[in-house]
Amino acid sequence: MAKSVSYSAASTRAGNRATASWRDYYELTKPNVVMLLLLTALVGMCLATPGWVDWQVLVAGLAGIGLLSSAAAVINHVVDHRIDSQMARTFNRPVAKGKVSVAHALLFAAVMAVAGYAILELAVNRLTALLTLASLVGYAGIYTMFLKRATPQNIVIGGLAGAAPPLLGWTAVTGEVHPHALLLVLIVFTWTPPHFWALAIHREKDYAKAKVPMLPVTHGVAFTKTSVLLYTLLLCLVCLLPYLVGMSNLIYLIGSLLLNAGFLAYTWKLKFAATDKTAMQTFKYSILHLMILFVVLLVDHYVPITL
Ligand code: HEM
Ligand SMILES: CC(C)=CCC/C(C)=C/CC/C(C)=C/COP(=O)(O)OP(=O)(O)O
Repeated sequence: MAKSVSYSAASTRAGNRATASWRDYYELTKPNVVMLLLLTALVGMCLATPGWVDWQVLVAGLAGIGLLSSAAAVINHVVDHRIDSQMARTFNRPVAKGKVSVAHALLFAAVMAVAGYAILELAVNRLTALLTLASLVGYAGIYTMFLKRATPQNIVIGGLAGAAPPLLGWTAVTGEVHPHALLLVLIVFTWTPPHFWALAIHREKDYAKAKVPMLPVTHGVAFTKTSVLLYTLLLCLVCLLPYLVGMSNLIYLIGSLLLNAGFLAYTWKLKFAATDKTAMQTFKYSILHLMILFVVLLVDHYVPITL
């Protein structure tokens, strides 16, 4: 009951403006998402070289990629504040609620974007700076402004921006695009649909209410569950590639097989034996899955056990 009142952004915007704190600005950056993006970037850096990554490249690369990703997240909050104010999951966000004004949020994003680009351009290399900027445009511009409102394939296409960080980490170290880096991108790209659609199934009514054409809204929950299962099967195959091309070794093979078996079990249950909780459990597992998968890639790189 209280929530439906709070969804009215107009009634709260003016009243709450004075209460903005550093926590609101921190929340705007989607810190947990950016942390995981940075983990994938770090692994891209480490896998790019057999030795240790130069610490200056590591620090500057992660700072630049982190700042541009955070800026993209803030722009997403600004562009989406009307949609966000209509959904139970997001109505309390700082811009949707009016705690941070659009102008202040945009200034915050601009400062981070300029700082992030400058760090990458001056302390890393131009290729990484341009690719990271392209990812920001891909997520904040193409996905958020257009695709999200236009097609249920929004997150499949838009997922490319979120999948870029391993490549960004790799180019930060070598200055070149390498097929192995593209394999890491492919893993995150294939992981994104089951990650997001599991949540979208749980939040289907929210998206329908806000008129966002997410797959469960346009094609129904049953079709989305099938898509989640099929993308997870595809992910299982894609995850074999680093081993098959000789990029990774036994620790990775065993680790990824176990993690993917868990993901398949969740998505199978989601399709054929779901309870009210299964979609959210699958979503939460997806985050753990990607995090551990990239840690396993890292361990495997420094402890290369072969048959
Ligand atoms: C187009 C691609 C993606 C879409 C549409 C998407 C969508 C979402 C949504 C809607 C949430 C819930 C956010 C919330 O309630 O605060 C979420 C959470 C999350 N996503 Fe994604 N995601 C995408 C890609 C990624 C990528 C590439 C990563 C990391 C590599 C990632 C990591 C996370 C994490 C860590 C959370 C949990 C955030 C928290 O608990 O605060 N996502 N995602
Ligand atoms: C520079 C670079 C690497 C940019 C990538 C930036 C980035 C933050 C990618 C993560 C993707 C993500 C959280 C999508 C959710 O958006 P949504 O609008 O569908 O979800 P929401 O409703 O929770 O806001």
